[in-house]
Amino acid sequence: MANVNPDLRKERENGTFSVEKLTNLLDGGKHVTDRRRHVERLALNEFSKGEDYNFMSRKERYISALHKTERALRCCKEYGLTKPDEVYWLWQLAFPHEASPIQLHGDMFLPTLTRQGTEEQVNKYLPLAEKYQIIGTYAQTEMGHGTFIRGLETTATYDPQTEEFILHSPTLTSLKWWPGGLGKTSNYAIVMALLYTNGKNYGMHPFMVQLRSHETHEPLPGITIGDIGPKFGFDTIDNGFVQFDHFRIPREDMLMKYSQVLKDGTYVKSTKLKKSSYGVMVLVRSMLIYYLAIQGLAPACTIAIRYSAVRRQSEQTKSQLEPQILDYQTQQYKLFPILASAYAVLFTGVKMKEIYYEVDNEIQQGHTERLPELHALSSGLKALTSSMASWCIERCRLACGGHGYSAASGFPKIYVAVTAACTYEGENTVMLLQCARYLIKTYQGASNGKKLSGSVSYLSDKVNSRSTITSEFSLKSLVDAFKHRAFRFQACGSDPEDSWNRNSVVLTKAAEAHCYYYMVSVFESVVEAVEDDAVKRVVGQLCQLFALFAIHENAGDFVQDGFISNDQMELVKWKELSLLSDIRRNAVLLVDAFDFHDEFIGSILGRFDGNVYANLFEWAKSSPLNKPEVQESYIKYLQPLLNPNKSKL
Ligand SMILES: CCCCCCCCCCC/C=C/C(=O)SCCNC(=O)CCNC(=O)[C@H](O)C(C)(C)COP(=O)(O)OP(=O)(O)OC[C@H]1O[C@@H](n2cnc3c(N)ncnc32)[C@H](O)[C@@H]1OP(=O)(O)O
Ligand SMILES: Cc1cc2nc3c(=O)[nH]c(=O)nc-3n(C[C@H](O)[C@H](O)[C@H](O)COP(=O)(O)OP(=O)(O)OC[C@H]3O[C@@H](n4cnc5c(N)ncnc54)[C@H](O)[C@@H]3O)c2cc1C
Repeated sequence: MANVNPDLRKERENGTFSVEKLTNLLDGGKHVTDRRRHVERLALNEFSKGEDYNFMSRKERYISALHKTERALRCCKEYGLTKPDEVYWLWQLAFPHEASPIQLHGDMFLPTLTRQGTEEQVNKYLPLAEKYQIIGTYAQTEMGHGTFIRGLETTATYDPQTEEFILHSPTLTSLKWWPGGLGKTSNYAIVMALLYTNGKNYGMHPFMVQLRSHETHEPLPGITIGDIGPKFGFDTIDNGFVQFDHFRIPREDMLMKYSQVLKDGTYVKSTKLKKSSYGVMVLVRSMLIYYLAIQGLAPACTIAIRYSAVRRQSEQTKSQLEPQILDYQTQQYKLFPILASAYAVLFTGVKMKEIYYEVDNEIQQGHTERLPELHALSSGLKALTSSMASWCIERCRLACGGHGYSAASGFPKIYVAVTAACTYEGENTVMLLQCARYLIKTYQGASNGKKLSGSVSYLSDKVNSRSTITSEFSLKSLVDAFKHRAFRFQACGSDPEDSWNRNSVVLTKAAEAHCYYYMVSVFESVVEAVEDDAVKRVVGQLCQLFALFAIHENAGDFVQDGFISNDQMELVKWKELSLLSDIRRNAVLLVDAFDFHDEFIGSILGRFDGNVYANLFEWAKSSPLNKPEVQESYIKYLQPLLNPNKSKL
């Protein structure tokens, strides 16, 4: 590539492995890389030019996103992009770290319709939704309740006289509040409401509800609807509210795959699927982990590591050139464990998607045995990886000094998009407690001799009482360390029924320990399967660093029962630091392997060519605040103070 910053060029000439081979590994094969690049070229043709997001108002961002939505849908149709991955690749360049106003249509509305609707209901609504004559959202959270689903207040009361459900918001706190696209965009919603029939409350059920007129897009009578206002981020999507005033819908619009209300109002439950109406949340949590890697951790460390290779600052040796800040051990200690985490979360996300589709398939065949484990694992991993991603993006920003605080860095947009995942789809604390609840119950089963399988099989294994860690730091010995820690936490957990709250801090840590063990295990199995020796070696170093950093950060968990001795812990700290210098040589190539376009990363600090300063200056000069040279507001407000004799313009 012409005029690449010389420091970056040197980094790329000095690597020890094939970046292309690692990109293929991350994509899942060369054929996937080729296809992804083809789709991305199509997307760049359509979306690479446009107004700078940073200089837009919230309303402009929403309008621009609506326009891009129409263009993206047209592109997908024109180019015949129908596979979810292909649509995703185009969508990510159309909406870099942005949510489209119709995000919930694809992510939750359609999956709920197809998984909770009867064949007739799917046949009626899916064709309209696929042609975007219906644009839907998923309306569950209310102003007063988000976590505690059984506390939701919106009611759907069956009227056998008219064979209708009457949707109503009985209190202010029952207003649906937060659903994405609800404010101005969606004309339908799947509304989660308490089903009442024959005077009895049957709990939360899904209802297909038309919100706005097909002709005018005006809200229908009995519906008050709007945008909830500016948020921490998510500027491009109109998270909204809706209030129902005895709003009637036909009986046929309760999604009735798993339970029905007959014409006379009789309630029929036709499934043994536990919490069947909670299903779509498991889907999104399972999919989120991969996206947290490629939308959060990976772009953030790409920005910070590339910038650290071109930023020279301070003096290490008298009268020498200022060093690249990437050569400071403290900078490596900040960034390389994050780089390792990006790989760890990406590999875990790929595995989680596989497991989700396996279990979802089984459920469609009527086998629901693995659902509790899927719910627990997806809840715990969603919580751990979204917290990890938030923490890591902020640490990357801090590693980039003043320019890291500029919108030109790309960090603000990435951070506010990713950190929302700590809250939506289940607030992280509550998700960890859900995972812990399952672990305690399975551990009790194992203690009574039950043979466990899957991600909890270790609870019925024999665990080593002493670590096998040596100066070789075999990946197996590291996996074993996390297995031991997770086992120990479960063994000292509490009964889900009594003293739950008094143990809940420990229980969240038990869930995190379980998820960390799972992530290190997945990472180790990926490394073992790599065929190319050079790639295997460098990815193996990242796996070691991911594990050793977590052991060092949580040393107490590992030394408390003597599992890791003091001497072994000294070895851990030594190896962790020596890995930093091993990884230093390949750091830029390891982020290049994510194969991000500059347009996706959206960062002047993280440009592939490393030409930061010239582009930063051009970007600043383009700021609207710099035109005209003297702002009218100055003349109006300041000049009278500074030059009282000067007449106003
Ligand atoms: C697809 C691409 C994704 C990438 C991009 C995504 C961008 C998305 C944009 C943002 C969209 C955001 C949308 C939302 O936020 S939608 C709203 C999400 N809300 C929640 O997640 C609410 C969280 N709360 C809950 O889930 C429940 O309240 C909770 C589970 C915490 C408790 O429920 P409940 O009180 O009913 O349950 P109990 O405690 O009485 O019993 C628990 C038992 O139930 C089992 N259980 C719980 N949940 C599930 C489930 N989902 N599936 C299966 N089983 C479940 C649990 O295991 C317990 O079983 P046991 O009794 O056997 O222990
Ligand atoms: C960007 C964004 C997009 C969203 N999109 C949607 C959407 O499209 N559709 C939708 O329906 N919802 C959506 N939501 C809402 C989201 O699902 C809820 O905000 C989330 O479920 C948390 O619930 P809450 O807001 O009631 O928080 P709360 O549950 O009130 O949490 C507040 C605090 O209380 C703590 N807490 C609560 N319960 C417990 C407990 N049992 N034990 C210990 N601590 C507890 C929590 O840990 C947290 O610290 C969105 C939210 C955001 C931020």
